[in-house]
Amino acid sequence: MIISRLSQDKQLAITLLKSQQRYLLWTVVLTILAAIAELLPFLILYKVFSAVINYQPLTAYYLIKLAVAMAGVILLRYIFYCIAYYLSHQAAYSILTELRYKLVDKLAYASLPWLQQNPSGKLRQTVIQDVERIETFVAHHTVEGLAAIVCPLVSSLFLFYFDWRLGLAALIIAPVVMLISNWTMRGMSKDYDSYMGMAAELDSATVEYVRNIAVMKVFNLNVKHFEQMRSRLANYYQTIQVITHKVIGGWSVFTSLLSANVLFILPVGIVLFIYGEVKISAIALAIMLGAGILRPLMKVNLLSSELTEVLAGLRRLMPILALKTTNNNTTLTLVEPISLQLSNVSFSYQQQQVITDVSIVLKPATVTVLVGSSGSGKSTIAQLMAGLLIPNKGQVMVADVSLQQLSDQQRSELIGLVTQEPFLFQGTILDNLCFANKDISEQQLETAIKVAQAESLINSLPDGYQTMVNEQGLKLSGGERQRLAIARALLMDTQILILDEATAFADNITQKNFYQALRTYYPHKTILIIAHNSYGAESAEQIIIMDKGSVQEVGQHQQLLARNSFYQTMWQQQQTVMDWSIVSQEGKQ
Ligand SMILES: Nc1ncnc2c1ncn2[C@@H]1O[C@H](COP(=O)(O)OP(=O)(O)OP(=O)(O)O)[C@@H](O)[C@H]1O
Repeated sequence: MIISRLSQDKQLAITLLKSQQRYLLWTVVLTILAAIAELLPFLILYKVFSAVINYQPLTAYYLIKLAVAMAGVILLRYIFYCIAYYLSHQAAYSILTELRYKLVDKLAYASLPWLQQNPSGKLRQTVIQDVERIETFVAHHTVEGLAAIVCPLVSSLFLFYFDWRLGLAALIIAPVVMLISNWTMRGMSKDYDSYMGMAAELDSATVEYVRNIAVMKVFNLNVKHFEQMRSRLANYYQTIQVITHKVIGGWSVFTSLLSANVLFILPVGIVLFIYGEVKISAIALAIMLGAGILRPLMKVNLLSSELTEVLAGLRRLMPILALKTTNNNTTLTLVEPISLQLSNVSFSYQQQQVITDVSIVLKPATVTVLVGSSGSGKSTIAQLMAGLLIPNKGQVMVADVSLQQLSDQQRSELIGLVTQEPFLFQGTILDNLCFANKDISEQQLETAIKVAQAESLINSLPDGYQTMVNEQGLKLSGGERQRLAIARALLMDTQILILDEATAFADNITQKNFYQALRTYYPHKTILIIAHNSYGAESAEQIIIMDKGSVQEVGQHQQLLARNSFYQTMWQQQQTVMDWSIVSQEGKQ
């Protein structure tokens, strides 16, 4: 009932804390004990002070006893805090691990359009910074925050018990301090949300700026010319200024008033002393305890603004945690041989329709070449066929079953895709090649490398397959990355393979050789080749020409040469380039 009334971020916070309730409960108990132990040295000092004032004889034995007691309570306090911190860290790291596992698992199932709408800077902020903030808060602030509340509470109770008038004098200013604190922090939750949003946008722009720094250098441009970065920096600065102006006045009064209660304790104490109500040692104790009694409120205040940030982070986590993962682990029986078919498919990115009513069939064990002008929708078709994008209209079918009915596992075992900009992970070449299929023979590896035209690359590397590749394959050229990505896809041994401009690295002869080798070594594969040219397309079972998101024409090489002007022009231009290269080769000889 109570939980249902709480906002979703708070519910999530409770769920996370509940998972570690055993550790956290002990953290609370030990922190309370440590806070009580913190009061004890003052009581010991009070005893000594009273004895001195009352001219009591202080024997060496008595003093040693007090010193040992003092050392004992300090040690006890240290032990309580140590164990409390240990437990709070255990709880925090368990929450961090559990949460990060959940988030990366969810992200693995996120659709491509969702990922494109959520820039990597924003996701990084959530998965790294927001989760880390929760971890820091739980690890440190369960102890420190609790101590900041319990210590003044214990001291106040003791002071009231000791002499209620001194207790009142120590706390009389507390309501004013709290009012000022609340007034200062009013509406801060919204401000923090906008600050964090701004920080995430700035983060994204910085990532983009750093990634493209080489381009900026080429054009001799600096951050002033990078409009996005400039405007986000300006927004960030403006937000900080607004927050600072809002907070600075109240915050200064708040911090000054935290130790102003001595101004009340002292006069009240003196009056009580004059009337013989309290002893001088009682005033000393009230000042010792009372002077610092409100200072922990500073910590509470800082914590409450940190809590605002943590809750804002939780709100950012929620859309990721709400992503649906496919629980569909069943493997459907598909009737062989398997064809892949787009039936009247249309697709839009946000509002822009880029594919209109496209129907294509990839027959089993055939090669289809897809050509068309830039922006005609070829890559989008590739992603629809690979199940990475979902059509707005129409169906993608494999062996007469909708692709969406297949589990991710079955889909990825059936359809392989090599994109224009393949990604290589940090690790060895072999790790990258066997990334999706660890169970490969030496023979399979050799064949894949040979067909992908990557043999000479591997042979030229000092450590061959064991050569380390940097994150994103930075040490490799684009063409080298593409060859390795093709070999990786071939090793996955999918029945259907889609190559999206994957042979951009190759000259016309290499490209032809590649197509021939694919046919020879993988005769049963159904292959879709997306290309900017038709080198090697002569032997393809079908060639599809795309134009403005629609299929313009389908046919074989000779048919299209006879009737399609786009194909004729492309072919003629290629022939001229071929003649050129043959002439230049002869010239060299
Ligand atoms: N993520 C995206 N968000 C919005 N629009 C997109 C996105 N990706 C592609 N588009 C648009 O969709 C259209 C088709 O793009 P697509 O990449 O499929 O074409 P293409 O034929 O593969 O182009 P190219 O040959 O230059 O690679 C283009 O107008 C492009 O601007």
